[in-house]
Amino acid sequence: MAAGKRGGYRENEYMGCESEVEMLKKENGFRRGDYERDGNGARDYERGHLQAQDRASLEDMGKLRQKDATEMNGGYHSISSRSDSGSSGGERRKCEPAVLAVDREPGELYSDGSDEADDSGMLASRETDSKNMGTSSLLSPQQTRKRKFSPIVWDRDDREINAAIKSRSTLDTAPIIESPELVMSHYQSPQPKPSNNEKTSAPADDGEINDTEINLKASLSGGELRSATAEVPAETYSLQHEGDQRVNSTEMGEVYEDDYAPTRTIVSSRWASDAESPSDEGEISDNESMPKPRSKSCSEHSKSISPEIGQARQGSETARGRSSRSEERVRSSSRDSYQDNDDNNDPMETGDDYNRDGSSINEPETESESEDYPDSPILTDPAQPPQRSVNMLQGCRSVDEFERLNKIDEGTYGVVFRAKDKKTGEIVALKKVKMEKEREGFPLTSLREINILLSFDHPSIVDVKEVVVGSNLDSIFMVMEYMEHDLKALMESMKQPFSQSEVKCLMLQLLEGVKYLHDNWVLHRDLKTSNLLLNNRGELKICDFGLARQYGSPLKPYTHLVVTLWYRAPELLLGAKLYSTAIDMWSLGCIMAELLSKEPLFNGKTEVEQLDKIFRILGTPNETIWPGFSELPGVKVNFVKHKYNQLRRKFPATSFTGSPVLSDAGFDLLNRLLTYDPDKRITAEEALDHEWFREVPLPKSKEFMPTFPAHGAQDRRTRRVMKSPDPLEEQRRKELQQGEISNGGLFCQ
Ligand SMILES: Nc1ncnc2c1ncn2[C@@H]1O[C@H](COP(=O)(O)OP(=O)(O)OP(=O)(O)O)[C@@H](O)[C@H]1O
Repeated sequence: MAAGKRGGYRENEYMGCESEVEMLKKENGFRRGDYERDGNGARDYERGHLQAQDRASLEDMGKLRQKDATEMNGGYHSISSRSDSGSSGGERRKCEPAVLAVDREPGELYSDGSDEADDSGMLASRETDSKNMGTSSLLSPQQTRKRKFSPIVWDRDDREINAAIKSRSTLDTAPIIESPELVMSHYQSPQPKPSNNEKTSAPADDGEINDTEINLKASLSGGELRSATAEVPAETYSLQHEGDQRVNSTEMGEVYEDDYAPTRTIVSSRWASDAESPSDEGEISDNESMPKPRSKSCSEHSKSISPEIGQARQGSETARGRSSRSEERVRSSSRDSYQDNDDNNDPMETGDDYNRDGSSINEPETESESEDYPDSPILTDPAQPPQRSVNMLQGCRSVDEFERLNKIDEGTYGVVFRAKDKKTGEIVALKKVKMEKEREGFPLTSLREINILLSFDHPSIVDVKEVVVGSNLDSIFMVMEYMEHDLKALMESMKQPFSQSEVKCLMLQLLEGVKYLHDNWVLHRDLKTSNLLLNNRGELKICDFGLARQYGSPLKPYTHLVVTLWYRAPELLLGAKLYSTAIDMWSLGCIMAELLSKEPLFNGKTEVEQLDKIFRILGTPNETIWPGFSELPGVKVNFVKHKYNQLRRKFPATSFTGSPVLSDAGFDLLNRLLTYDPDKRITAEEALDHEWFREVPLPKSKEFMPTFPAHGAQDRRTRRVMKSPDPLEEQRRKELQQGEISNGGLFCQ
């Protein structure tokens, strides 16, 4: 599964000396069609695809489709976390006895693993035979963390949509169903995990979908979802795709999974509003199924979900064994604090009591919004409350049960608050899903994020405890563990960059989290320092899964407009649609460099400038060092040929000028992460086993990581001096870029 690690930097160092490559391509610039199709940016672009799913989901009275995390995610083994650490030290990786204790920085691991390293969990305490063991077979079943359960409804087939539409008027006025039936469908077929080297062509253009559909039915009765097992033949489900037009063929004959366009008419949601959204109305991406998330009740009762279900499986092979289909009835409870629809006293919504900073945090979402869709053939009385969401969310607690303390940050698709659980006093982070831009329903990005985060359970991935709803039941909050910092804001407040041993500690945790994602067939697609949270226990956690998505084998084309510009891999910048885990690894290279230097490595303002900055530092790639480079859609101009890799100058082995020092091993890892050819780029698993983590200075133990004052009451974003461009912001420059590229732009000699 892993990409070959043939190394990249040596090639990079001497790149450009080899053969001249024909750079002028058949295509003219980044194809206009691509940008137009991408509309308002990756998130908006992707969001549209799920809106229909969401509509379908929300409209489905009492039917929740759920996915089986066992099938989708099963088999992951994390390196023992802090909570796991007491179980079996022998199963943790231990350091090789390579250094004297005297060489340690405070908090570093002893090479014999005799001190805090034992409890460091994610740190690079490795057994000498860890290479043989790999990184994913270290936990006993008892140590393996349980998966969580997602309440989110993902996909539905036409018939169910139509049925829901037909019965809509009845359903809208129907009482809340006491025993909803959970139905899950549209799973991807079990697939072997592709390696980075496995570049498969796009699916055949016959519209064949690799998904199977699995209906999991669990009857909710007496407040419990009882599980059972049922094998469901894949053929059954593939039949249900008949009639689905789920892919669009482009003029190039390519098929993009992200572009599925439904033929069906989709009911508008009550949030349907403006005409700003791209014309993706009715789009349904049946492939938007997440990698086997299990359901998790969104209520606090979800925490009482039977622990015997949702166990992560052992061994990578098992992890990939996604073919098992089971029907599970999970324990749940009906919501006992259900909020009446007429309630309009949500302090999070109004901000009356909570907007201590005086900021307006919400735009009221009124019932009259649905009046914006007088032509909707489906909408019923616009004054009707969002009954469908009521049904989906009826198990959720109300956000009223939290006291808002302050706004932490406001991102593109969510506002994050620090809040306190009134019952327990626990400080949490509440991410409110922004709805105001949605005209078709619940945002795709948010559904994906909720689904992934509820189904994943890993010490390096931010924990979403539950989902709560606003009093109007049309706003949703993710309740997350509160993390004092994000690395972006933190570094901006630091006078000195992290030390090497601290960077190692952070990178190990980051790599573990990314390995977990990739092992579970998920690409994050927006790894950057502001999406890496750090608490004052030295724990790093990945957040913001709004752009994350499942991938599979064979690879399918997705939009290349993902990943914040500074962290975006060259293949994406050059328009590649078939991409895989390597894009996340490139981001990790950028992050590693930023952690070492406290400055972003490539801080371009446009895609063209971004490429230029990369080429200036790493050398201009060519067909020799990156086979297939010349065929990429964006490679159509004569790039300025920078012959040498200058990265070492930025990170010398020794420095008297204040440049961040990096050992040869560290430089090797950085180069492997920043290798041009995605097939040669190092994988998370390989990186975890890199020599850099075993040499002095050893990774600092989490317990000895420096602590920083938590600016809990401050909005992090306003404190940020520099902010990397968001993919959305790039859209505004698209037209200019088009002209730049077609004219040769910065790359013309
Ligand atoms: N669990 C958490 N604890 C503390 N702070 C958090 C938490 N989750 C997110 N944040 C803060 O909120 C910021 C925005 O969160 P997030 O990235 O999830 O939202 P977003 O709307 O997707 O943002 P963006 O537009 O940057 O992608 C983060 O950079 C971080 O500073």
